[in-house]
Amino acid sequence: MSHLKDKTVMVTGASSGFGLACAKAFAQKGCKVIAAARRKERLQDLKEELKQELGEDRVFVLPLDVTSEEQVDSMFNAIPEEFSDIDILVNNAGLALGLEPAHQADLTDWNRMVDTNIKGLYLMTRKVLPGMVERKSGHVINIGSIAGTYAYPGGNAYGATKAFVKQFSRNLRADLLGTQVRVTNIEPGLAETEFSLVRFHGNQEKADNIYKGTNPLTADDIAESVLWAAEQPQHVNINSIELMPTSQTWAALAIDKVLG
Ligand SMILES: NC(=O)C1=CN([C@@H]2O[C@H](COP(=O)(O)OP(=O)(O)OC[C@H]3O[C@@H](n4cnc5c(N)ncnc54)[C@H](OP(=O)(O)O)[C@@H]3O)[C@@H](O)[C@H]2O)C=CC1
Ligand SMILES: O=CCS(=O)(=O)O
Repeated sequence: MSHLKDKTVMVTGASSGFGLACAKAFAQKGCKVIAAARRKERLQDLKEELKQELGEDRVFVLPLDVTSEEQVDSMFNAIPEEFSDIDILVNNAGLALGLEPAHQADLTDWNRMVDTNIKGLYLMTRKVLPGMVERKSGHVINIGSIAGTYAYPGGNAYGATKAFVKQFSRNLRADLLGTQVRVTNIEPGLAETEFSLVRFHGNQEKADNIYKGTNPLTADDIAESVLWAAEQPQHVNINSIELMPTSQTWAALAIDKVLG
């Protein structure tokens, strides 16, 4: 039996993609899951689906906008006591918006990425961490990206937010020395979810084109990595996992040949 049984796991962005797959995977392992996101109806569907599948209700639905300091600050008022000792926090809520070069990018997009991927992630962490430290037990699993390590055209602010996730994860490890609280940064490459639909502001054709013929990663692939990191024995801290589809690799460095 998995040692995850009866652990409480909070997953942000549980209404779609990686977060949805993680919420399902943890519930199937016998965890209690706090499923958080803005789209409450989707979370309610997830709760019902898992109830049917597992024969018991293991999901608490938490409507939450991670960019709202007020909502994050008051979230424990809404969480029932049996879910309040969070053992694992999966900081997954996030998004990319736009793929234009920096000089043409929309500042509103940049602000939203910073608010969600950086501020949302640190607000959640700051809120949940004290309980973990007090209990001398816990695991923060952040969803970073290969975009936080490798530059690509149009990656500008999005990649920079994920570089924050990488370094914040490392610095958390430094701060948490001696507390038994673990930190992992999962860094996926191309994965087919609603990510590109969001990035292209609802343009389905553009989104589909990103994945066409690529055999991309799936949300379940990411959930499996998250679960694997969480299932390691207490003395093992997986610092990071970088994964890409086999069809993706690094581009060559670009050179602009300006001379004759
Ligand atoms: N797909 C990919 O190729 C990759 C994605 N990632 C990262 O993985 C994470 C998940 O993305 P993915 O599953 O692909 O994309 P999806 O668009 O499928 O899912 C994103 C999730 O984030 C939630 N979310 C967005 N903004 C907020 C907010 N303000 N408050 C609460 N929840 C929010 C959405 O829920 P709702 O709208 O209901 O609030 C949704 O559940 C992101 O951090 C993304 O950057 C990393 C590497 C690769
Ligand atoms: O984070 C997502 C992966 S990519 O689209 O930036 O390569």
